[in-house]
Amino acid sequence: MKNRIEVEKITKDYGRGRGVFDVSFSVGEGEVFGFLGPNGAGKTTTIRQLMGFIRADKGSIRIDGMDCFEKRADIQRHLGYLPGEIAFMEDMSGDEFLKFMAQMKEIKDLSRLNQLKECFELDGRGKIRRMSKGTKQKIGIICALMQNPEILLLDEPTSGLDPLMQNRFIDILLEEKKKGTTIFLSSHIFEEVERTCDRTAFIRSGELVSVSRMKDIQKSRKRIFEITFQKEEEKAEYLNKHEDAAPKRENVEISVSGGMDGFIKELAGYEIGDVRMRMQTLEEMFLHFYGGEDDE
Ligand SMILES: Nc1ncnc2c1ncn2[C@@H]1O[C@H](COP(=O)(O)OP(=O)(O)OP(=O)(O)O)[C@@H](O)[C@H]1O
Repeated sequence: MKNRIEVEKITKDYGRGRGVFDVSFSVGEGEVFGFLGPNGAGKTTTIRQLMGFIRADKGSIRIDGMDCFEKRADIQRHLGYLPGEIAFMEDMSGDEFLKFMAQMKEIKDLSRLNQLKECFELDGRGKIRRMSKGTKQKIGIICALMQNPEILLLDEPTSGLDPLMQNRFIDILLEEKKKGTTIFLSSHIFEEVERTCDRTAFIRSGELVSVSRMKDIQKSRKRIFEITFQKEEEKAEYLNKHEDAAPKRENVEISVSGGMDGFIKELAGYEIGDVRMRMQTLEEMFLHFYGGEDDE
């Protein structure tokens, strides 16, 4: 698989620990790459360097072998880009703006645009100024997708969308993935990353802390058990014995990785009312990255 996006040791230092530091990753053709991280982690700063809006202080950042800053006009013309904060011409109606953007991008065939409008149930007749955040977001997404780009850069694409529209968007991403579009997507929303991405990078305080395949993440998932003990003293004993067990409502929650045999045999020694099991969510797996500096 050839790489379409290549980021090597880029640093953009805004001072006082803000910015991105020594960040490297690549995104292969047809790959969907998720960029997760808390507020202020450096997601937008990375995307702005990919678009050539700002220049890295150090390192190399290339799309299709072209330097993102030197060749920004070429790159910007060919990419589908959704900014985190969209600057609209607020006095235009949504439809006028979309038409204007299609002209700017020299798109003659408006069928994809109309298909996307329908998919997102966009009523573009009103002035953008009076539209809700979610409706503006839909317009931004349509702009990014309407020219059928081979590469998409999406900065928190579902922010402001209601759950139904978030799902529609995920379906569209999955269609794009089938077509072979290369997608770089920053997000706070674990579900959209989980359902769409092949690999996920996690960034915190400007540094990449992990890059993992979604398949490996799914494999290393723990099982989480919620156990109802019949006897209070047995519940207390179990909690005492297992540091990683925690009370949850009147029950006990514990995560178990690897073999189940020891766990089940131990439970058999107690009087149990109920046991429920679920898989750890992606959010729970990454939660420790969201904590303070003293976390793992
Ligand atoms: N032009 C700038 N000048 C100074 N500091 C900046 C500038 N742009 C971003 N920063 C700082 O760099 C850090 C990274 O910001 P960035 O917008 O990339 O984070 P983010 O991961 O996209 O966060 P969010 O999820 O909140 O959008 C933040 O501390 C931010 O305040």
